[in-house]
Amino acid sequence: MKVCVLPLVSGLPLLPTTTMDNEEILQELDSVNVELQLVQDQIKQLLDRQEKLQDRQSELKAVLEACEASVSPTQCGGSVSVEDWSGPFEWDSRADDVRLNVFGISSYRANQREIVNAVMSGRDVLVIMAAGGGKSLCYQLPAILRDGIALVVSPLLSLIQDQVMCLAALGIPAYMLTSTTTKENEKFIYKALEKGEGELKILYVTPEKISKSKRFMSKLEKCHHVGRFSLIAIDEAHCCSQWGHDFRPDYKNLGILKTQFPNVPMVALTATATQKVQYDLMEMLHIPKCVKFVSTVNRPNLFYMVREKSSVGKVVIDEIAEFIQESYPKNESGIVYCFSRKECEQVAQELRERGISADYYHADMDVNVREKVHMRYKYVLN
Ligand SMILES: Nc1ncnc2c1ncn2[C@@H]1O[C@H](COP(=O)(O)OP(=O)(O)OP(=O)(O)O)[C@@H](O)[C@H]1O
Repeated sequence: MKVCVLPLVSGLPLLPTTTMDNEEILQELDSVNVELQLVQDQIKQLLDRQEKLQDRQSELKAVLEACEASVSPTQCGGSVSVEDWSGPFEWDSRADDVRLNVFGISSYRANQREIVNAVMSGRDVLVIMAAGGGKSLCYQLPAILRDGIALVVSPLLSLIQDQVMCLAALGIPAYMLTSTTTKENEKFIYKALEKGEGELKILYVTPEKISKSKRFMSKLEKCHHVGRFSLIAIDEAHCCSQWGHDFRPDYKNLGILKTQFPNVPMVALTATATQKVQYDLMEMLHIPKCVKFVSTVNRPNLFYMVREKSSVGKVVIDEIAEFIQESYPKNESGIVYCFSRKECEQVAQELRERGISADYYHADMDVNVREKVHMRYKYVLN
């Protein structure tokens, strides 16, 4: 015989409803509703906690496995790759030359060399590295070293513009094919893809281009056919997963790239992927045998401070201005995030009135004006 023991819902006496008058029924209904809500909240909290603990458990197990299997003690710092990708490889000296003389970077950070080597060896790679950790170099360097054109999928126009601007400043032929691309550039890009003519090394697109433009996919096909499709990079790869915090439906279709171009190495990069999200995105991108590199997500240079906010708008702006001027007296640049587009415009205006060189940036702006603000922020501090 099976016995199911359930906790008593509360100390409420469960009276037979036939003996209750209307008022008693209403009273009890109220208490039941309140208690039910409490129970539901607790269940939700427990389920959230359970999910976090399961993610953490898988993460710890994976790192432990890697440490136990690792041949090199340095890999216990976080890399889940158990193969030795540190070299030597035939491209070492060319890679060092481009890193130093094109990117101006004197030495690799943790895992960068290994990731570059894995991509150069033609493997699919998953990179988990903190924001600002140096993920871009991991695909931009192989993109330059390998023959042909590298395709980079990135979710946001602003991120793409930023990357293309930085690469152009380094003299690297990088372009983007988005809604803001001029007809002339579009023609140049399509020709470069199709015929291998023209200088194009790195091409940035949004995921919609892959899922919605048959024309683009057919040009990629041609590029591949003439042996000039060098690698695929999927930036912010956690957007593939519905379990991630930033799911983008068009990222779900990126698996088509691996199906159509199975021998082109794919590198998926993200700063935030729980174990569940990692499995999910490996499945969606069709890279089950990828080499995985996990670097620490600890950022010792970042800290949070919570300050009490005045209820008077003018005082809040005064305090923000004072904070900026006192903390960053040498004209350093920074970002103030606001709740709405309108608030962005207001805050920028009011900071300018207080002598701070500020402008606003949001999705509802003319594309050219927005790009100018971006340029000024990036290259001209005043
Ligand atoms: N090995 C290195 N040594 C010094 N600086 C580096 C190195 N690798 C990258 N950087 C610099 O670190 C900065 C951040 O790099 P990058 O933009 O690639 O980070 P990211 O990991 O892509 O960040 P995000 O997740 O925010 O996109 C850049 O200015 C880059 O030039």
